[in-house]
Amino acid sequence: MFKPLHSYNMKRKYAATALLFLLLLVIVTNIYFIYIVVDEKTSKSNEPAKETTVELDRQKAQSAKEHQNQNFQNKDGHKMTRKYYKHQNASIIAAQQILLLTQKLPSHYLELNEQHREILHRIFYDLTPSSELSSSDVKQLTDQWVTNEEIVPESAPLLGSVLKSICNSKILKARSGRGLGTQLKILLTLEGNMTAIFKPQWYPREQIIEGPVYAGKDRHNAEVAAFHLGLILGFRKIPLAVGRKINLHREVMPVADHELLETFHQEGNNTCFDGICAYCGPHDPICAKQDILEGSLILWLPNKVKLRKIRHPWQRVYKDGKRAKWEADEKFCDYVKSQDIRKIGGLTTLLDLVDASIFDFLIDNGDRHHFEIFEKQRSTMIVMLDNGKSFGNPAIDHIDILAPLYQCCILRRTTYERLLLYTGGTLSIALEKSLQWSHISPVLTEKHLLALDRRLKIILGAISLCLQKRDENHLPPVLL
Ligand SMILES: Nc1ncnc2c1ncn2[C@@H]1O[C@H](COP(=O)(O)OP(=O)(O)OP(=O)(O)O)[C@@H](O)[C@H]1O
Ligand SMILES: [Mn+2]
Repeated sequence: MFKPLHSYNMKRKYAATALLFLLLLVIVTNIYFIYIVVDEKTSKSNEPAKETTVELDRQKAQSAKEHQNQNFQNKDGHKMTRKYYKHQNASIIAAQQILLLTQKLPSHYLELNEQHREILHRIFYDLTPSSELSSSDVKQLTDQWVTNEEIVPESAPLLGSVLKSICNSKILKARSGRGLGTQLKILLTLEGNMTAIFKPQWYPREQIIEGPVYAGKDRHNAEVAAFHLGLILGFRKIPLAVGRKINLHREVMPVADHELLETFHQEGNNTCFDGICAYCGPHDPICAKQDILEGSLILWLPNKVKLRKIRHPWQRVYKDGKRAKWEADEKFCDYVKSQDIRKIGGLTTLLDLVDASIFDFLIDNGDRHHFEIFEKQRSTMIVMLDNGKSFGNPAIDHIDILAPLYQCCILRRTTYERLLLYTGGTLSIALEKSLQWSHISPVLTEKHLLALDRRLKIILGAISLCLQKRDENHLPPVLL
């Protein structure tokens, strides 16, 4: 018996609908996570993102509204509710769009720009030690340098001499950095009434820090590299940082206070100490090679400056499987504009946060949970303090660090122009050269240096995305 023709047609229709449904399901469940693992063999010529493979974290790009509340008590004992979001669709979609545009950058974003030579020449001139300075001169000069707009001026011919002097100055007192952040550090008083933080070396240069962007301990060399990169890019809002090898037995123990000294002990031939901090303890001492411990010295800001700590609007939630609002909501910048930022410096603060996000993306610092500004002064400048969690993994680009840039789509023209000076692979060369003066040179491995050139292209991809979006939607300009 033949079945009637319409019954066949019906079956075909059902089959086609089922197939379509299956196809849709596959597409929806294949939205990719943002970690970009780059082929470690990236060549010196630094081919654009061709070699970039995108590693997927299977997540559905679901509604940004999906969240859960968690109640907690803040430091003052007030009951607070924080919303955690399950998905990070805004970050994922933006990262995909940015990567696409990074592969199609216009030629002036890729070619070498000769104009960088002039600026670098001046910076290298400043970095060259020229005269012997007394410690009190150094203190006076570095205090004078700090204004409401910067920590080191664009022209600082004595910078190299100052850095050298900080490296050589005598340590008069050593205290635990108790109450100063969570990581192990020593607070040093140097001759000339200078104060500096000492962050010790935990890792060899080539060690890759695996895990989330904020994983691991502080990297002492990251502080030094960040300071130098700040000079090159015109972000002169970073406290002076130098590498220094310290003899614990001779230079620290005799001047350490009781509390710090009690945490010192010997492990074989090596002098070790536990320090005093949130994560410090006998389970995790830091050990010198015999008596010599490498670290970075970060010069304390002048006494006239008091810092005010403010929660970063694009702060991470530091909890597995939980996301912040900014990761879920592509319109998060509108929220920031209407809330937090107005109480500080408005647009200036937003532009500072965008600058900081560009800088942090380059150095791979995903741990800027707070930012600090000068209190009781009319300045709203964001001080780029604490760059220790940077340069962890040269093979990964955490594009979501750029969220302030691609969500607000505004950028200082001066920052844009500075970035364009270092296209064509010159950023890595510039930083490598400027770090040659460091006392702990080589400060960064070649892989970390090359990552800068790759990340610069991704920043230009993000800027391209903003320019494109603004054009399409007839919005105000990106560059301010
Ligand atoms: N150069 C400096 N001048 C003035 N204050 C400083 C300086 N460096 C650090 N501080 C103060 O000490 C605090 C802790 O320093 P830092 O952020 O480097 O430590 P941390 O252990 O990494 O902190 P966290 O665990 O919060 O990330 C800063 O928030 C700042 O208030
Ligand atoms: Mn920190």
